[in-house]
Amino acid sequence: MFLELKNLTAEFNGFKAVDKINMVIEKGETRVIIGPNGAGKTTVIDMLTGKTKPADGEILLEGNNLAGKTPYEISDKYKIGRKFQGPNVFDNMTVYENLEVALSGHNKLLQTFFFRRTSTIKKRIYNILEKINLVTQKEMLPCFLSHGQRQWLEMGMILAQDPDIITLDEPAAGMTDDETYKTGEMIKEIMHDKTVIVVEHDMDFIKQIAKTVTVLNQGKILAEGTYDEISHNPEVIKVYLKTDDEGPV
Ligand SMILES: Nc1ncnc2c1ncn2[C@@H]1O[C@H](COP(=O)(O)OP(=O)(O)OP(=O)(O)O)[C@@H](O)[C@H]1O
Repeated sequence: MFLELKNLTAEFNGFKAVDKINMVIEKGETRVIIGPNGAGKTTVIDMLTGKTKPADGEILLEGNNLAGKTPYEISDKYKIGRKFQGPNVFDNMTVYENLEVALSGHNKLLQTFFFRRTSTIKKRIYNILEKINLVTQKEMLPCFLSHGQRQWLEMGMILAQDPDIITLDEPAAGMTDDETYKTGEMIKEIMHDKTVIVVEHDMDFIKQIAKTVTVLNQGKILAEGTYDEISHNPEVIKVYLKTDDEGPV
């Protein structure tokens, strides 16, 4: 078993934001977590990445319990990367330089050669630029990129760190339909050898990328299954999927 959440619980001042959830995620899988506002989705990612200490339960990665470990240890030793909602890029550096920093910061050996810009580093950066569709924008400052392009840059920065597991919190938020579709294709293509855990609301996007969808509601798992199973599940429709034109809340 690759990643297993066992009775995982988060508590804030006695309030159980996540209440004894159990999940198994296979290596290489893209798992989407959905649910109404306040369901506990971000808190699950916070526990997985070390930001929030679980009140109870285990996070087993190939048998190692990560519950309560520091964010640094989780990203550095256990290779779990995180993309937050909204871009976190260096605004005074070009697209290329942002990738360079991401690459050097998480690899001690490369760090030594950072300023030499070895051909290996250059090749790796170009490879990522191609994957995230930003080759022609490589000398631009992030402020001149569209919202979607800035998100892609951040995905590239996470890829540069070469994690085994990538968590993405609402990667399509605020994107145009075209950017959303391209982001879905990007996730499928560039992250096919990664385990990806995505929190998302956009159902078309979820349909595009997900193999299995987990539905959270009030800190508990309401349902789990394929997109088709989930989108036809009466309980899920009742608590999350609206039948009017507005879509999920
Ligand atoms: N640090 C915190 N302190 C107190 N309460 C918190 C904290 N973090 C989250 N909560 C509460 O835990 C519950 C779950 O929050 P969480 O952000 O995980 O939900 P979510 O499903 O990601 O919602 P959204 O879709 O709105 O982002 C909410 O009621 C929230 O107010």
